[in-house]
Amino acid sequence: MLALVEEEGRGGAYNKMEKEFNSKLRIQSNSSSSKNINNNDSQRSKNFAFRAPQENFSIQDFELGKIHGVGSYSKVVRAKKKDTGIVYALKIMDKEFIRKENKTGYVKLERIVLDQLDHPGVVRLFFTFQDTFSLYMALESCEGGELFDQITRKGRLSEDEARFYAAEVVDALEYINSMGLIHRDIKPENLLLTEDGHIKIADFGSAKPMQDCKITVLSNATSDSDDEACTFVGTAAYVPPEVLNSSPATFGIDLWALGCTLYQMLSGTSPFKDASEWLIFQRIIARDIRFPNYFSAEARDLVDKLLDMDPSRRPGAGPDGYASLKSHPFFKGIDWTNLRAGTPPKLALEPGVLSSGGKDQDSSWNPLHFGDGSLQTSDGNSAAASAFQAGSITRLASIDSYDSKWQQLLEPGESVLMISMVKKVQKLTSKKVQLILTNKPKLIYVDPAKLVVKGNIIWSDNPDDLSIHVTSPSNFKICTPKKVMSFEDPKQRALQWKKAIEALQNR
Ligand SMILES: Nc1ncnc2c1ncn2[C@@H]1O[C@H](COP(=O)(O)OP(=O)(O)OP(=O)(O)O)[C@@H](O)[C@H]1O
Repeated sequence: MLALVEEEGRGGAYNKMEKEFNSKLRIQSNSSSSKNINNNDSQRSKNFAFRAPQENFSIQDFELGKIHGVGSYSKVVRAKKKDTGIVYALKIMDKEFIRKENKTGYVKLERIVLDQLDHPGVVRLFFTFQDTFSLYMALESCEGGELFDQITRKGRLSEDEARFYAAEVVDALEYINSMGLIHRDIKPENLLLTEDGHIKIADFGSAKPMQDCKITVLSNATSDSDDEACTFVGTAAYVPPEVLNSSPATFGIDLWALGCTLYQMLSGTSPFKDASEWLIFQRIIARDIRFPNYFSAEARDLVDKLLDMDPSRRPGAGPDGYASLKSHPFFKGIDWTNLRAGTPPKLALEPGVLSSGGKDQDSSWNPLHFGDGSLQTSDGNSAAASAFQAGSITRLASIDSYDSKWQQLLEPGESVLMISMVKKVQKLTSKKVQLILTNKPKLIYVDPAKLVVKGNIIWSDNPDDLSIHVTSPSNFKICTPKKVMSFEDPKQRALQWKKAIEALQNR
């Protein structure tokens, strides 16, 4: 597969994927009521067969807004279609990066799975398009952000709040599992919130179709290459013991992750938190859980049962399906038939933001555009443009420059290449700072509340004078001859930081 992708070069893999989709869908349309669809009219058959069609749009058709989030192989940006005014969350993936990181199967899988899922608790895919460098998925925009941020901003959630979110996750998971799919990456970062605060499950790149799967999945659309390579799929802190023991995957994987997520909502941290992945795994295998004494008996019992070492004993995994989970005393009072009509918990807003969503930021949307190499800025900003050409990592990271709030800290013509809210860890304390890498190049950390630069790390292209050492998915050290600074990125982008800085040193 990889050899084939290499031969085809940039964009070839995705074009091939679309061809495969088409041929598969032609088979479907021949055997269904679509006889009047001309097989030669590929665009029409595409549009007919996919619920979310592949369109011929370009990035210039959208006004880009704030960055919703950054994943391991994508950036998700708020984007308003200029002609319709409809706002989407545009998931942007760099083709070269996906090919190099061998993530083609994930992208195919997510595209085809999201196309076929239809549930109010699952993020909706509306259409896709592509250009020379990037693939784009136009998703329903979840303006309330991640559940992860709600937990962080509130410290921890009340039992009523946690019950509301957990019930909506259970309802969506019941649907996903009933379609014969295991999500495999349930965690607060992948549980998004609508503007009014309802849950939408996102990120289906790690999903696993089971034997009786009701979703049409192409054989090479899979996240299983990591299974074969003996690396686990998912996120360390939410992985169940059976995955670490290489036992066959079951729906119990999602139930364990639900247990971890409920614990995190109620306590503020995941149950198996530790300094490294290895230590986390030791805790999981030893089932080393400590319950805070403020958990109610019902909450404690439900988490305890979901975190059963035997996946078949977790509530929801038995012969009566999700009925035993939904009838657990923790969910007493939940109206499962009218769930989405319930009033969601009040959203805690980002510090410094006066109202929710990205609407207020529309007027300050950065006019920088990208796609197809025809990068333009309204002011002919060539510095930003050259940053895009400095390699795929840098180009991917460059999308962060859309958050205009940070521009006031930069010089004219300077643009942000990568940015994260991280913890600057010192011996006894740790402080939240915004770490920013610019195209100057410049590496600074900023007090996010006061918008004041707290440190400027002296840049050097020479790795002897500036180097990044990754110690875990979240932790990295920035080393200069005079200082070693330790950072923790809660979104586990330590390696991305290293790659972005090194890409710039080697530009
Ligand atoms: N539809 C959406 N609306 C709003 N924000 C979104 C949406 N989809 C994704 N995001 C944000 O973007 C982030 C990255 O998206 P996603 O998890 O799909 O990317 P990924 O590259 O698949 O990431 P991962 O590293 O988790 O596999 C999410 O954690 C979330 O903050």
